[in-house]
Amino acid sequence: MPRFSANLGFLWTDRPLPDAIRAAHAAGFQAVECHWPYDTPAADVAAALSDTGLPMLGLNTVRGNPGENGLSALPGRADAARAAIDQAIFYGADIGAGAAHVMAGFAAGRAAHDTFISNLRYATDRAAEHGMTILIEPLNPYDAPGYFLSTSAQAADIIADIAAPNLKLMFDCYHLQIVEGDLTRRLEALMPIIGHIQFASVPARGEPDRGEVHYPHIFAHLDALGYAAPLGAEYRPQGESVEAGLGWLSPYI
Ligand SMILES: O=C(O)[C@@H](O)C(=O)CO
Ligand SMILES: [Mg+2]
Repeated sequence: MPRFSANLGFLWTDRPLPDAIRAAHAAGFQAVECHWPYDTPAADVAAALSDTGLPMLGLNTVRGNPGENGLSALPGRADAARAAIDQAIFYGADIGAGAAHVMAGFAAGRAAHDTFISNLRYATDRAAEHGMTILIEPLNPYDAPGYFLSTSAQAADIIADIAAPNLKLMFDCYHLQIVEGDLTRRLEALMPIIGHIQFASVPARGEPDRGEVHYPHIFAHLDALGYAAPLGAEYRPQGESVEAGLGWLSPYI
C-alpha cells in the first residue's frame, strides 16, 4: 500500500510548523517534509515529530537573496552555498531529517556545472557524517525559468559523476511530467538513483485527483515496483482547506 508524506511547505502553511506536523498526523499522513523550517526552533519541530511519531523526510537549503532560488550552482558564491548546506544539515540532524535538498539556483554553463559539482561533493561529505542523504531536484521552466537543474538526464549525469552513495534524485512527478512526461517508464528507469518522489496535479499543481496525470496508476505502479518510502504530497490546495481536498488520500489510510 502506498504511503504518503505531507509537504509542509505547501500544506497547512497557515499555522506554525509544529501545528502543521500535528495536522498532517491527524489527516492520516505517515511522514512529513518541509522546505525552509529555519525560523522555527528545531526543538519545537523535534517535539512535534516525537509527539506524532512522524518522520521528517527532508528539508531544503535556503534560497539565498530575494530573487534567488538556491546558491549551489552560482559561481563565486561557495561560502554562502556551503553555509546554507551546513545550516540544512545541522538543522536536519537536530530534527532527525533523512535528507537535505541542495538547491542549485539560477545559473547556466560550464562554470555553474563545476560549481554545483564541487558544492555537492562538500554536501555529500558533510551529510554522510550525520547519516543523511543529499537530494537534487530538476524544476520545470514555467515555475523556475533559468533554474540550473531542469532535466532528469542532467541530474543523473551529476549523480553518476559524483558517485556518492548518499546523493540521490528528487523525482518530482509534477516537474518531470511538464518537462519530460513518460512518468511510468521514467520512474522505472531512474529507480536506482531516486531518493524521494513528490507529486501534484499537472498543470495546476493542486490535489492529485485531477489534471493530466492519473496518479492512482502511478501510486499503484510504484507499489508494485516495491517502492515503499512515503510519497511527497507537494501541492497547493485548490479548495477551502487542506482537509477539504484530501479525498484522494482516503483509499490509502
Ligand atoms: O518542487 C519544488 O518546488 C520543491 O520540491 C522544492 O524544493 C523547490 O522549491
Ligand atoms: Mg518538488
